Amino acid sequence: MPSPPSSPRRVSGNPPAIKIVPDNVFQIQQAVCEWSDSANWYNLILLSGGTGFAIKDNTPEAVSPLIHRHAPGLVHGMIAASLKVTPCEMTSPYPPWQFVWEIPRHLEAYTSWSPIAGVRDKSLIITLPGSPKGAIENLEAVVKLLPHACLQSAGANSRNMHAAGLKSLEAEAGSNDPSAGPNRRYRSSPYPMLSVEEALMQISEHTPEPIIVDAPVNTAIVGSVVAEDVYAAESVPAYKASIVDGYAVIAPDSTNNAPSTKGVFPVASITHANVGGSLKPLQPGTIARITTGAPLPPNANAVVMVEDTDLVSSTADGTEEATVEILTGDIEPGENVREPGSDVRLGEKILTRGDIISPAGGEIGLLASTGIRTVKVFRKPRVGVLSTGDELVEHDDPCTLTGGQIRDSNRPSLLSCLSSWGFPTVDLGIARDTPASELEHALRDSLRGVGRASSSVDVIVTTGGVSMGELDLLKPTIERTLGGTIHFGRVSMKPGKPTTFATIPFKEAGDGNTQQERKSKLIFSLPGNPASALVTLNLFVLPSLHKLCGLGESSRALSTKPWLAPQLGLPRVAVVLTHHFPLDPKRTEYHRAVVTGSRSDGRLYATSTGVEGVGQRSSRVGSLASANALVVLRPGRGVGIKGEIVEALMMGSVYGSDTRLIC
Ligand SMILES: Nc1nc2c(c(=O)[nH]1)N[C@H]1C(S)=C(S)[C@@H](COP(=O)(O)OP(=O)(O)OC[C@H]3O[C@@H](n4cnc5c(N)ncnc54)[C@H](O)[C@@H]3O)O[C@H]1N2
Ligand code: MOO
Ligand SMILES: [Mg+2]
Repeated sequence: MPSPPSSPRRVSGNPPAIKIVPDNVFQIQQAVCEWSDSANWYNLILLSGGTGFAIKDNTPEAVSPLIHRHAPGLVHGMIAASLKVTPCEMTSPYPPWQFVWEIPRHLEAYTSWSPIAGVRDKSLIITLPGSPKGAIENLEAVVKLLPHACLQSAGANSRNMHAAGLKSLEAEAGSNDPSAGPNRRYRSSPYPMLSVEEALMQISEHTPEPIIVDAPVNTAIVGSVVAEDVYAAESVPAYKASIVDGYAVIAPDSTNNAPSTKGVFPVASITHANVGGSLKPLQPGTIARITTGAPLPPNANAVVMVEDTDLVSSTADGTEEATVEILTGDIEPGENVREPGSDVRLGEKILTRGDIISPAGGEIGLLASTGIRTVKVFRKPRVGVLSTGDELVEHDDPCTLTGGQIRDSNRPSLLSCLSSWGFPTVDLGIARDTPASELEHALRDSLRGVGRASSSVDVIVTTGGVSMGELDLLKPTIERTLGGTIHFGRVSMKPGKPTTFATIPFKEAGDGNTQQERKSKLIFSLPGNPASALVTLNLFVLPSLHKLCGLGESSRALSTKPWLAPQLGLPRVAVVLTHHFPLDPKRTEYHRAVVTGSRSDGRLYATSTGVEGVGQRSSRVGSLASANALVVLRPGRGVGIKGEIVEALMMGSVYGSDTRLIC
C-alpha cells in the first residue's frame, strides 16, 4: 500500500480574511506579507484588481518580487482561459505578427496584463483581474488545481501525494518524472496548447536584450547591427585630390590673376596617387602631371583631363614630357578636384545605432575609409545544435543502417540554415536518450563552453524527444535536472505541435568586451520530425535570434522610416494559391510551397511542394527541399481554394515564372 501523503500544516482556526488596499505597491506588499509571513499564515492569497494597463494598475509589480517560486502552469491556465473568452485582446486590430514584433506598446500592455501566480514561503499567491467576470473566469481556469497546489505550497511531499493517487500541481503543470517509469507518465500533455501568436509572444518576452561588443572592422561584422552612432575618425579625402588623370593647373579666379589655362606650358612636376613627403608648390605658368586620386601640388586649383591636351615637346633623352598644350581655356577653379573632407568630414556621423552592416559592402567601406578600426555592434548569438535520439546515426557514417536506425538529417539541415542567416553555430553532436545523463551533460557542457562547444553558446537548439514518449526526455531534463522554466511545450500548429521553449538559469558575467551579464540562456527544443524541426526553426528561433542580434533596436531606431525598418523573423507577404490546399481542422498549417512572382500582374503565386499522399508529412524533409515559403493556412474545414489570397512566410528568394530572380 502506498503511504498516505504527509499531512501539510494547516492553519487551524484561520477564518478567510478580506482586505481592501489602495493601488499602492507598498501597501499591497504589506497586506500580502502580513498574510504570508506571519505565524498564522494563509495558505491561499488571492488579489483582485490592479492588473490592467492603467498607470495606477500595479498589482503584478507589487506581487512579483514577493514570489519565491513561480507557478507558470497556473499562469498559462489563466491566460489560455482569458484568450478563449476574449481572443480579440491578442490579435485585433493588427495581424498577429505585427502585434508581436512591431507594436511594442501592445506587447508591454499584454505583459503587464499577465497574471502572477507563485509561492511565497508556504502561501500560494494568485493575482486576478478586477472585473468580476474576469476574476471568475481566471479563477475557474485553475480552481481544480488549487487544493493540491495549496497542499504542495504548504509543504506536502509530492511523491507521497503521487503514491496516494493524488494529482499534484506538478502533475498538472510539470514534465514526466523519467525515474517513475512509463506506467506513471502522463497520458495527456500537461502543457497548455498555445497559439503560434502566444508562443511568439513568450519568445519575445523571454529573449533578453542584445549585448554590445567592440568588434574589429572586417567581414565578420557583416550582418551585425550597429549599437552606437559612429563618427568619422578621418576626413575623406584627407587632402585636395584629383578626380581625373591629367594636369594640375592654376585656373584663373578673382584672387590669383592667373592667365587663361589655354596654351603651351612646361610640365614642372609629376604627382602620383602614392606620392610621399611634401609637394613643391606649382609656379604660375607651369603645370604638373597628375593621376586620379593624387594630391594637387600647393597653388594648383584645378585639373585638366589628358584628353584635353596635346604633347608639344619631349625631354632631350626622349623619355618625358617637356611641354604640353592645354586645348581648353574654360577650366573653372575647383574643376576635377575633390576638396579635403568633401566625401566625409572629420567627425561627421557616418553610421547610426540600429544601422545594419549589409553584405553589399557600403557600411564596411565607410568604416574602413574613415579610419574606424573597431565598432560597437550587438553581438550575434552563438547557436548550438544538438540532435537527440538512440536511433540516430551520423549522416556520413558509411555503415549500413540496421533495426530502427536513421540518419541524423536535422543537425546538418539546421546548422546550414542557421549559418545562411549569418549566425555562428556550434555542432553539439548527438545525445543518446539512454543513459538520460548524456543529454544533461551535453546541455550543461554547451552552456559552459566545454566539450564540443569551445565557448559557451547563447541559444541551444535541440531536436527530438519533446513529445509524449517515455524516452522524450527534453522537458524533464530542462525542468527537473537543469532547473529551467518551460514557457511553452505545445503549440497549435502543423507541423511542430510539441515545440518547446525554455530558459535555463545560467549566470554569465560580462567579459572584457561587454559590461552586461546574462542570467539565463534560451533553449528551443524542436520536434524530431525533420520537416517539423526546420519549420519551427524558421518560425520561432529566427525572431529570437533577430532580437538577440539587435534587429529589434534597428526597428526602433528606424521607426520613423518603417519601410527601412527590418522586421523580426521571416518576411511576410500575400500570395495567391495556384490550386486547392487541404486545411487542418484544428491547427494552423505551415504548408511548404514554392512562391513565384508574375511579371505581368506583379502578384506572388504559391504552389505546394506536395499535397498528395505524404506530401506534407512532418517526417518528409523533402517537403522543404525546393520550398522558398511557408504558406499559412488557418484551421478550417475542407480546402484553401485556388485563387484565394493568403499569408506566406518567405524563407528564400523569389523567382519569376521565367526563372529570373525577382527579389
Ligand atoms: N502520443 C503522441 N505521440 C506523438 C505526438 C503526440 O501529440 N502524442 N506528437 C507527434 C508529433 S506532432 C511530433 S512532431 C513528434 C515529435 O517527436 P519528438 O520531438 O518527441 O521526437 P522523437 O520522438 O525523438 O522523434 C520523432 C521522429 O523524428 C525522427 N528524428 C528524430 N531526430 C531526428 C534527426 N536528428 N534527424 C532525422 N530524424 C530525426 C525520429 O527518428 C522519429 O521518427 O511526435 C509525435 N508523437
Ligand atoms: O507537429 Mo508534428 O510536427 O505535426 O508532426
Ligand atoms: Mg518522441
